[in-house]
Amino acid sequence: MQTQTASPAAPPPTQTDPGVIRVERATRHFGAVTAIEDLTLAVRAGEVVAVVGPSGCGKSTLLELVCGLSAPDAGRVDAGPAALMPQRDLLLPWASALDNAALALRVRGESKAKARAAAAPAFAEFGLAGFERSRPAALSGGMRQRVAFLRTLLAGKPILCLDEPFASLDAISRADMQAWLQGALAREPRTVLLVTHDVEEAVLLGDRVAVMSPRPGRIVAEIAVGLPRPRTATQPEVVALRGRAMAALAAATAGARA
Ligand SMILES: Nc1ncnc2c1ncn2[C@@H]1O[C@H](COP(=O)(O)OP(=O)(O)OP(=O)(O)O)[C@@H](O)[C@H]1O
Repeated sequence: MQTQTASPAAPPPTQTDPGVIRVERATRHFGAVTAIEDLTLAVRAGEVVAVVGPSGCGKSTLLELVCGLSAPDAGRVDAGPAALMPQRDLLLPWASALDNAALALRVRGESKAKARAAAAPAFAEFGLAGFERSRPAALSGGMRQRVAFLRTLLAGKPILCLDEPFASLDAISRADMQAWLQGALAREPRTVLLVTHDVEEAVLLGDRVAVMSPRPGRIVAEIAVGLPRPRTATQPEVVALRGRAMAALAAATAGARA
């Protein structure tokens, strides 16, 4: 008769903070195109990581994996609930700013009245007071971005994936929005994965800048920013870090060509 031995107790499941992102050697193909390959990135809860990289290197693909909109073909992606703010603001043109902002709550099953009541108090804080009933076409680009950001925030997820949130704005609105985002995250910290083409923006907003190689994208350099907020583009430390990040990006691009 076989002796039954008690199997050792399974280790307790690790209590992973829902704000943590772990991407380990992730690869994602689209047909013959390998968008990202062997990409590894770890983000701590509450950390803001800015991702920069050449056009088409797989930045949006990375965000989609983190948000669970697609799965890697190889490797692992572990992340808590994440809300995506896509490249274009994608506001519903026929709905008011308030209803656009409240959309995430409606999707979660809240009544229209409750969703509006939850979204309305944030309008003043987001510089949108008085525009609750305006349609997106009547708002400036910066205001539309703020409505889109508010909608992403109201989804109540611990992780925000922002895909070039300010790319469509002129330089002044962009600087305003960068300052505003620094304030918004100070008030309501979240884990943020911010994709941007703009290395200066990455240094202004990130705790860390992750540099991607050309496609197939991998993280090839990480630069810790470690400066108190708010930061300004003219600060010597910001200028120096911007130079380092630019050099890392140039090296990544040149390395891929060699
Ligand atoms: N759904 C898809 N179907 C087919 N190909 C795709 C899809 N999504 C992305 N790709 C391809 O994968 C590659 C990476 O695209 P992705 O949008 O992730 O790059 P990106 O770095 O965000 O680009 P950009 O800087 O231009 O915004 C590109 O070659 C793109 O054409």
